[in-house]
Amino acid sequence: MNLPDIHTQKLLDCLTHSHLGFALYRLPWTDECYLVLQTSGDVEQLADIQELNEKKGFVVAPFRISEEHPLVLIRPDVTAYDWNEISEALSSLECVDTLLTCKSRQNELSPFVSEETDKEQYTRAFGRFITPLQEKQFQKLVLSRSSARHIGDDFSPLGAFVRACNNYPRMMIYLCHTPASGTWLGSTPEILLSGQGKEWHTVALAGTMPMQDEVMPTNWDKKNQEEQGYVADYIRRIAKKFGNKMTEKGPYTARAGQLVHLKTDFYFLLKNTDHIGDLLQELHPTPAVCGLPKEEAFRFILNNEGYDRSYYSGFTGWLDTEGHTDIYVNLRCMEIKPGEAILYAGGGILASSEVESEWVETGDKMNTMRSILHPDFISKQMETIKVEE
Ligand SMILES: C=C(O[C@@H]1C=C(C(=O)O)C=C[C@H]1O)C(=O)O
Repeated sequence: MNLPDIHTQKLLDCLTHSHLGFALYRLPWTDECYLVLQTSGDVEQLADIQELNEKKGFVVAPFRISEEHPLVLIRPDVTAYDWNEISEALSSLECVDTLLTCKSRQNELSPFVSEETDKEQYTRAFGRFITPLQEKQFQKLVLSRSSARHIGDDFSPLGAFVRACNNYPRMMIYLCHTPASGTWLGSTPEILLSGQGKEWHTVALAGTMPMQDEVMPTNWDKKNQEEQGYVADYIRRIAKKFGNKMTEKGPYTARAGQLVHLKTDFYFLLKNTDHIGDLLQELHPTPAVCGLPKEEAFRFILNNEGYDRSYYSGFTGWLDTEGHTDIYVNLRCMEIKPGEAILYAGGGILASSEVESEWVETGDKMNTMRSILHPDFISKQMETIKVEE
């Protein structure tokens, strides 16, 4: 994907610190992106996921809905597809001149935390997670962490979005901003729910290994297979509850940037598209980002993980049950703030997990965003990390 003309680049970057809500997203294996923009009023904030029934717009849902992190819906006052349409749509906005003068607000940077301290904190949290797993209170728990990175004043979110599109053709890439949720950018491999009419699709994605010099490893150990099996059992049950004629493909190895995962696809005929919010409510958070049993694991994570997941491991994407819906789990993502980006990643823990390999896995996952943070990385990355295709 090329960058749009310089004026459009500037407008899109300005939108990330404006009072408007917008999302730019690109679906896997496509080379053009969509723009969804709400041109007036505050974005809608919903009290719970079920309120998404019969709604249309771009959804940004946190891991847990709170006053600080509301579930937001961007009303599609403007939608456009490809840079030409997007440029035209933006240029004809009434507020275009005001937009160009929008300055980003100053932000107090997160205190510097060394890699060592990060790892110590993670290790302590791992200790809190592993005990109840060994005592069989949980079958699986997902432990995650965040890490702040400095970004220069000249950092362009749009530039990073385009780099992500070019580096990760298999992923859903999005850049999204609302005053209520902040600015987020992600490159996610995990469909939560997509479909149109009666035909719908979801996946069970879990288990992680690094790519081996552009070769996909397929030697999945018992821990990874078991972990993915839990997710698949859960998704299968929900898909059967809301759908008919379910078919299943997998598990198979699927690539995500410089990682591979185990994946099962579930295709089904949705019984009632008016109840999409109910279905999302039951799916989220899946055991790929939370744990089992679900409610207990959700509470355990909130009380023991030791930090705020915010919108990481929530879900995001386009919702329109009369057209097409493409909603993804918000993974391999970062929040962009003035001067810094907060990166997030986690991984499934079972009673048999080991802290060192889990720590490394979260770092590998964070590399998905780290590698698109700096413009000069693009050439370095081409040399050291081959682009996916
Ligand atoms: C939790 C994340 O990823 C999820 C967890 C995985 C795992 O535990 O192996 C694999 C894919 C995702 O479902 C993340 O990227 O932060």
